[in-house]
Amino acid sequence: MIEINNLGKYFGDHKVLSDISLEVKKGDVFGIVGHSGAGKSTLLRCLNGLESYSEGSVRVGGKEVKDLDESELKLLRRDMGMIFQNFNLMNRKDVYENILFPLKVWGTPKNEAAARADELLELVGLTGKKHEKVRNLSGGQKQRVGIARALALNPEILLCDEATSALDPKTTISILELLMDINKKLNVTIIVVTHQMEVVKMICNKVIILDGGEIVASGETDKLFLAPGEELRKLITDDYAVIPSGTNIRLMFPREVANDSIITNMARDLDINFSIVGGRIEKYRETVMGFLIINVADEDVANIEKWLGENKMYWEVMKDGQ
Ligand SMILES: Nc1ncnc2c1ncn2[C@@H]1O[C@H](COP(=O)(O)OP(=O)(O)OP(=O)(O)O)[C@@H](O)[C@H]1O
Repeated sequence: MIEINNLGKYFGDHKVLSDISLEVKKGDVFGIVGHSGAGKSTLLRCLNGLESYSEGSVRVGGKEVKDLDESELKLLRRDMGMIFQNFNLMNRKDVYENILFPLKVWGTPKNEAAARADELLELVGLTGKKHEKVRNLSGGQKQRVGIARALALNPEILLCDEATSALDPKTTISILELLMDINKKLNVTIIVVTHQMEVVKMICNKVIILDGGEIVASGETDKLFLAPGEELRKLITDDYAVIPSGTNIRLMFPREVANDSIITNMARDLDINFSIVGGRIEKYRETVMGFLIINVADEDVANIEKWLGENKMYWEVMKDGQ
């Protein structure tokens, strides 16, 4: 659906994207994460032809984006809805008019457009707000209007540029649930640009991490978090905090065992004592993953590692608090 190979992009002499290669398949929720200035928005804009590029290839639906003429670009953008951090809505118009706007631009017959707008209002849960002015809505409601408008022309792809960054945590979750719902019900492929790791964990099945315009990590989200490399660790702040004396082992539970009482089994099988010094359960889309830091006696470490290996666990022995 989207194939990028060795993409390079300059602003003047400044190379802002370097050797980017990735593939997004139909139905993916694909995350692009990284710190400010990493090149996330520029990459997104290369996808819909808002930015040119001088190296490599960006193919969407089999077509090279830089080779498209104006009318082909219009069609490409019709097929890619987009939502933004600051919503980009017409604040003095009502919800209905905002959703109708793209349908009008594309000359959709009036009855058809009205029916489509009603359908979208229902999808995003705003039927009761149809004639409310956008300026009177909450941030979450505004983003729902943004999503409805972005979906008006039945796009195959939805681009989300920091779509939840301006929202509080509870509203963020409700918007992410809506995006998941849309992904599942309508099979819309979603590309999510964000600096919020929680967003990636909750909805993305695949992710790339950008740093200085380069991909420094990529893969399936749960696998990447299960054994985070150095680059991902820099973006995760709180997993490695609790370290008393003794040997600490950080356990990562893969999906097959996350719901089992693995720790109780280990204690029973090995007849050892240990203390749990940190951990939590996290949900990645439908997958539940567990992280646990246990503190063990030095002489038990070898046995524990052997047992963990036999039981298909992922773990690392933490040294000097890291
Ligand atoms: N139009 C432009 N002209 C010149 N430089 C630009 C332009 N747009 C972006 N840049 C530069 O390109 C680099 C990548 O910017 P980009 O906005 O893609 O990063 P980002 O990861 O999306 O950051 P943020 O999260 O802050 O939006 C930055 O160094 C930025 O200053």
